[in-house]
Amino acid sequence: MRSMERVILLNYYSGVKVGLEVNVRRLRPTWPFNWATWPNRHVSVAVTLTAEGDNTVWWEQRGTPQDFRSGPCGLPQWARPHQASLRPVVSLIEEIDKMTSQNVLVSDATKSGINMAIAVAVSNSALFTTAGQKPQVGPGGFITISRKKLLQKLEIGSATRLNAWVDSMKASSPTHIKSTPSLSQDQSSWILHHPSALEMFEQITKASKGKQIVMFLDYDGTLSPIVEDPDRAFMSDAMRAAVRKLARYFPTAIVSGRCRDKVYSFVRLAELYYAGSHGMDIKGPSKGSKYENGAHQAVLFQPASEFVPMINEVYKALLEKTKSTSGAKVEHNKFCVSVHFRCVDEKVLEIRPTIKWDKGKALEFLLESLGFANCTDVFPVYIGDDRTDEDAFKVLRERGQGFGILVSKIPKDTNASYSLQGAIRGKLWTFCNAW
Ligand SMILES: O=P(O)(O)OC[C@H]1O[C@H](O[C@H]2O[C@H](CO)[C@@H](O)[C@H](O)[C@H]2O)[C@H](O)[C@@H](O)[C@@H]1O
Repeated sequence: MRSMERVILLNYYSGVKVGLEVNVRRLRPTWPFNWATWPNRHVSVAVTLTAEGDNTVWWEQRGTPQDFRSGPCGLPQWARPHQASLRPVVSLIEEIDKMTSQNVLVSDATKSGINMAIAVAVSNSALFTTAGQKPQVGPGGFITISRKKLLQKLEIGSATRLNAWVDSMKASSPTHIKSTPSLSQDQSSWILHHPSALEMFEQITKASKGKQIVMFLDYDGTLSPIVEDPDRAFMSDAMRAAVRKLARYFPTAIVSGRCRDKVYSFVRLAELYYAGSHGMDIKGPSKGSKYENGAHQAVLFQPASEFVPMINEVYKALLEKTKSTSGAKVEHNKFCVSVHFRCVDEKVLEIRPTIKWDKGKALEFLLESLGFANCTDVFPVYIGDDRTDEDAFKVLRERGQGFGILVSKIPKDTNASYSLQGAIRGKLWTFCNAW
């Protein structure tokens, strides 16, 4: 640029302090700067994005002031792609990596859920047998009923409608959908196909260059360790700090199977998007986000609201039927129900409405809500550890945008591109500092 008079405007975008330097070679706006003083006049605008004072990127664009007001926070579309420092992404990934290295009570291999579809309302159901036929109690005081037996025991009265439920459950049984250890690949070939996100960060950085990163994070097993009591799956302060920092730079959403309020009570960051109940309960940030559209974003989408009475009924029935079963715990997740039990093949049964909605659909919905539906310059990153996260990984693969990171210590069949296994740490700061 030739020498020019500069009007420096301050704006914030993605948590990055942005200096708008306006080339006023021919135009001399009044100060303070006001777009309205230049209606329909062409101006050149250069934007400096400065992330924490160490990364500077320039763009220059000609257009009317109106052109420069189309993006969020008054920034034009062309100014959206930026590379704020990727350090927050690295610190979060490192934090997850650190967490997965620690010993946890339940390995992620046993966390996988069974997704049962409920086609009909359930009443008088006998999920577990009567007291005289109680499922066996294992050494740890846990029930030892197998999934097969459990399904057999779903001999529920008022036949037709409930048979439909059982049929749909069988159709979506874990033999088809469970996230299983990959039998086809050993550790080393799996790593070749799903390299560590930490080791591959240079490639990831290159791929995301010039694009708007949007972060999607699963909760259990990703931000918090898997523990025996679901009510005590706390995330560490360090993890919270990493997510908070991330959200300052990039739109960030928590996508969880849990009830949204419950996951919020663990995360406690009002600036995030939350998609609870496997994405069936989506709410925008309630404060502080650069991406929120209103002062207090309300619920954005609840595609399964008509199922609430049915879910309540299922919850009550399950509670009643499992109350004498040691080790069983029923969790009401608002639009779905989880039944936890231990010392069996599967540790949690997840019961949810038969609507075509999952974490992948929630991801797409959120991208659309953020205005990135048809954007080619968006780079969504989804980090998760569970079978239910595969729907989101698959969406990213199909869109050819961004990538998924699977948190797993063992090889699993996955649509994620990268893995996090708690093996590598602290190697990336050098690279990031050099970026
Ligand atoms: O989508 P997510 O955020 O990963 O939630 C999936 C389920 O996570 C929780 O259960 C799992 O974590 C518990 C706490 O560590 C553990 O005790 C349990 O064995 C795991 O299955 C949560 O309790 C469920 O409601 C979620 O559906």
